[in-house]
Formats: sequence, structure tokens, C-alpha cells
Amino acid sequence: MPQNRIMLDVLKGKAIFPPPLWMMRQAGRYLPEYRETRRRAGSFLDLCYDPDLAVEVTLQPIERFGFDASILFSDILVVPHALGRDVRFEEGRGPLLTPISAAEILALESDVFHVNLEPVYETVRRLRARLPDETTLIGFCGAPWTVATYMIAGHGTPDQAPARLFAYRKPVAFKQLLKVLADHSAAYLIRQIQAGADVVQIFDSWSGVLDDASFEQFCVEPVAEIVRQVRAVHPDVPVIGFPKGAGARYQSYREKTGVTGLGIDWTVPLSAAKDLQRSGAVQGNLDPLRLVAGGKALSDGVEAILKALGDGPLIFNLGHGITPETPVAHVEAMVKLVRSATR
Ligand SMILES: Cc1c2[nH]c(c1CCC(=O)O)Cc1[nH]c(c(CCC(=O)O)c1C)Cc1[nH]c(c(CCC(=O)O)c1C)Cc1[nH]c(c(C)c1CCC(=O)O)C2
Repeated sequence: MPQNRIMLDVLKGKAIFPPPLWMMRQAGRYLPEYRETRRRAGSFLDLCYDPDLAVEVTLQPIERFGFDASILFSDILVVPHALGRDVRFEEGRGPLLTPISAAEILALESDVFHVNLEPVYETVRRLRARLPDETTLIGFCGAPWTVATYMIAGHGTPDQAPARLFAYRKPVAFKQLLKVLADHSAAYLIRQIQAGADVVQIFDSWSGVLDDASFEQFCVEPVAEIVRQVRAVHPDVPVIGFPKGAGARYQSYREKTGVTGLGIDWTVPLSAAKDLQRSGAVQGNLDPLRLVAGGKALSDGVEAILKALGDGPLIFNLGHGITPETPVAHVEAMVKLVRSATR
């Protein structure tokens, strides 16, 4: 493992200033070159499964901004797709899936799971060969709870009511769904690591809608299981957990799941983030809308994070994915602000 991937040092607990920097959804529609490749690809899933094009879009933000980390271009919903579920992405509507029934959950399995995902592994292999040596390569998956919410509702919802209701009404089938997703996600991450990923991130975008007991059973336990399975094979590869909206539960989430780094959303108070840094690296947490607005809103936001968290293990990032309406010039300004910061 090269010594000069500074994000890996931060994940070991080292404070580096200015901190390493990347953005969730850094390859995306705010970039004209992404929109151009996307037009050539056909459907969004075609883009995810075409190693030539997936490598191309993954590298676009690295070439433009020189971020310290590159995240594999794919989507969390390739896992249900590779398990044989129908997954489509429609312009302006987001993901659409055929909602899964309890009976279908009990029959859910696939002996061609890794065959279906082979193009993703090929993308990771090519990326590691193409990326600058100092750039950390991040693999990822969705957390079982977040993936399950889309599989059950069939589309995005504001509060994941369909999945919460399903979990209460059909606990046996729901538990089985989380187990199938945890086992397959762990196997998926292990293959990404074997293909060249230096770090893996688990996205739990919907962990903020659950009560205490459900958070424990649906978010903490399945992610802990993934971490266990990945560590059994790759004990030294850092795992970043991003339980968006976990609020007061962030610290216990780190302790119980065993994740190395914590992705924090922009609602986490910087004082609380400072406390979280005592037990390891944090990654975040600029409000993506400060980046859309630019100017003083942006510079104030960047400054506050660097001031509060800059002397501990920090990976500078947004508190959620960059939005399509973000001006590229504002991303350039953010990179400059972070890279030229002095303590
Ligand atoms: C919930 C979720 C999904 N996908 C993902 C999550 C978790 C993180 C989060 O909460 O944002 C994760 C994801 N999706 C994508 C990546 C690529 C890597 C990166 O650059 O961060 C990653 C890490 C590409 C994508 N995934 C998607 C796009 C946009 C589709 C397009 O280009 O046409 C991209 C670049 C589509 C997608 N995929 C998903 C949704 C809800 C949507 C529609 C919303 C939207 O359109 O922005 C599911």
C-alpha cells in the first residue's frame, strides 16, 4: 500500500492539515462532461455496467479538481439488480423498482450475482491502474436498510413509510431481506477490495427515519454484520459508515458497527463532530446547498468546518451528495478554500 494516500492516514486517526478532500456524487450531472458521457451511454444502468464509460466518468472529477479520493462510479441499486430484481432509472423520477413481496423475499437468491457485477469489478481494476498513486480509491455499497427501502416501496419516498410498515407487519420476511442484503453486500465489497479498492463506504441515506429499536435492528446490526464479514477477509481495509440523519446515535453507531470512519451529514453540530473525532476520523459535512449558493455562504461553511475539526482526523466532504444545479466554479472555489487554508 503506497504511503502517500493521505486519506488512509487520516482513517488511521492522523490529523492532516489541510485535510484530504473529495465529494459524494463527485461524478454527476453538475459536470458538463458527465452529461455528455451519460448521453452516449443510453440508460443509467448501462453506464454503471460499461467499464469504459464508468472509468471515464469516475476520472472526470479527478482530472478537473485533483481530489484526494476517487469513488467508483456505480449505484447502490446494482445489488438488488444483480439479485435479479427489476431496477430502472427514469429521467427526473429517480429509481423505479418492482416492489418485492414477502414470498419473493424468501426466494431471493442468485447464483449469478458476481457474474452480473463483473463489469463493476473490472471498472475497479482499471481505475486502480489509471488513478494517480496518491489518489485513494473508494468502493461502496448501500446499507441493507436503505437498499431495502427502495426494494419495498419501488421508488423514493419522503419518510420510507412503506418499508417501515412492511418491517412491522412482516418482521420475519423483512429480517430475511436484511440478511440477504448484508451477506451479498459484504461479498460485493470484498470483491471490490480484491479488485483494488483501498477503502469502502456504506451509504445508509435513510437511517434518520427510524425509532430506537428499529435503528438498532435495521441499521446497526446489518452494517455490523457487513463489517464483520469484510474484516474477516481484509482486516486492514478501512470502512466508512454514513448513517445519514443518525443524530445523537452516531457515537454508538461507530462503537457497535465497528466502522473506521464516520460520514456525518450537515445537521451534525460541529461540537458533536469534534467529540466523534476522539474515537476516529469523521468525513463531512458541508451543506451541499452552501456549495450551490457559493460566495460567503460557501466560505463561511468551509471555514467553520476547518476551524472546528481541522486539528483532528478529518476528511473534508459534503454532508450529502452534490446536487445537479451546483456551478462548477463553486466547486473550484471550495477546493481552493480547503487547499489554501492555514491553521
Ligand atoms: C440513495 C442512493 C442511490 N444511489 C446512491 C445512494 C446513497 C447516497 C445518497 O443518498 O445519495 C449512491 C450513489 N449513486 C451514484 C454514486 C456514484 C459515485 C459518486 O460519484 O458518488 C453513488 C455513491 C451515482 C448516481 N446515481 C444516480 C445518479 C443520477 C442519475 C443520472 O445521471 O441520470 C448518479 C450520478 C441516480 C440515483 N440513484 C439513487 C437515487 C435516489 C437516484 C436518483 C436521484 C438523482 O437523480 O440524483 C439511489
